[in-house]
Amino acid sequence: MTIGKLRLTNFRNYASLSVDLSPGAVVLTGDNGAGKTNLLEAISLLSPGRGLRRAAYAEIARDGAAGGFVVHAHVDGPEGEADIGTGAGGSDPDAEGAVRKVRINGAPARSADDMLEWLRVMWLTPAMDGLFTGPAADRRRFLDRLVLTIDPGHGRRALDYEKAMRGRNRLLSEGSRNSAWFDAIETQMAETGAAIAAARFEMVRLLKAMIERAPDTGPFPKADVALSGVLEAGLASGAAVDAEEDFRARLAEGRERDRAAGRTLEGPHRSDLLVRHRPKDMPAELCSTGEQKALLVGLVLSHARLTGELSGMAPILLLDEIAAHFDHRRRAALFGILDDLGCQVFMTGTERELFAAIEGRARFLTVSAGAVSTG
Ligand SMILES: Nc1ncnc2c1ncn2[C@@H]1O[C@H](COP(=O)(O)OP(=O)(O)OP(=O)(O)O)[C@@H](O)[C@H]1O
Repeated sequence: MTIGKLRLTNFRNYASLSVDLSPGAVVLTGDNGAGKTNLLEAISLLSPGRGLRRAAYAEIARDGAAGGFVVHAHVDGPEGEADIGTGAGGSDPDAEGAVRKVRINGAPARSADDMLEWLRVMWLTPAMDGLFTGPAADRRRFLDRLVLTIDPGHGRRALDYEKAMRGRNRLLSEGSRNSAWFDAIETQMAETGAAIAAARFEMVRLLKAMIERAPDTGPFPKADVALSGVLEAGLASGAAVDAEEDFRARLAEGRERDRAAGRTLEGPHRSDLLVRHRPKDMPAELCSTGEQKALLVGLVLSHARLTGELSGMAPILLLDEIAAHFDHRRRAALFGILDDLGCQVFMTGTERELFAAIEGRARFLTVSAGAVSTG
């Protein structure tokens, strides 16, 4: 799948932009603050969620533009061509909320998930550099994004679980002992929670298998991936447990403990993605900064291969300031793997020389103060 044309209106430092794109590598170069990451952020909003910065929509609208922002793309997907438009912010009452309007071929989409029929977008940004050492919530979000690009129903499950858990947490913090309410909410949490754990478990299983049979990944070390969490442990044990029923029982048993804490202490909202550097047999968080970056890039590349195989759609990759992290040898390896994957990949950097190895086979765009020119 490919974005052929991108149009932005009042998107951060872009008042109005219309740019023709091409399959394969697209390189965006320009000074600091020119608008390179903003452009990647716009593309990231062509998938469900809040995009690669997780910004409030009102913050994205250019200088607080009253009409909000619009991102519009003409895409070429497995089902043919489509026009996808999305926007929010400004004076829109939903500006601060999670609601974003999406139109596909001019018709309002049922939900942002509908964009996944056309595009699967995955990204790596400098903000993810501390993924292995930072909070588990960031790794869960990363993992859920990996799942979502392969299993479009995952976003809905996560929202339903969050909603039910907020309800249970409210009861807990109020000190409620209304068993009927707890029973009803815990049934919903068990259903959605077990489905979330199963989807994550399946993702990790597929990713492990892909890493296992991947060709030599050059300077990007192979990773061992696993999950921690009460539900995941049951799935990993291989025992024939009914994860939903097991989780429902755990929630009911944990009411006193959770009431004391004022919140739900067990469930997929506490799980973690565990990553190890396989050649060194070392937890990722103990590896050097460069090794962590190489591991993360390797994971995303394996996942891109997996997405392509399973969905029939090579995903779109957004690699923000990745090239600058690597030496000449690693950059050449990265470009080679990206070529093999056949993804449309957007890469940013302040210096064009970083991409010298792909001069002639990438589209180069120069970004300057919210404008984009070719060459
Ligand atoms: N809502 C907004 N309205 C107008 N300008 C904005 C808005 N949000 C951000 N900006 C501007 O966008 C610019 C940042 O662009 P961006 O982060 O894309 O830069 P970049 O080219 O990736 O730079 P770097 O190389 O430093 O990462 C800043 O000048 C910032 O002031």
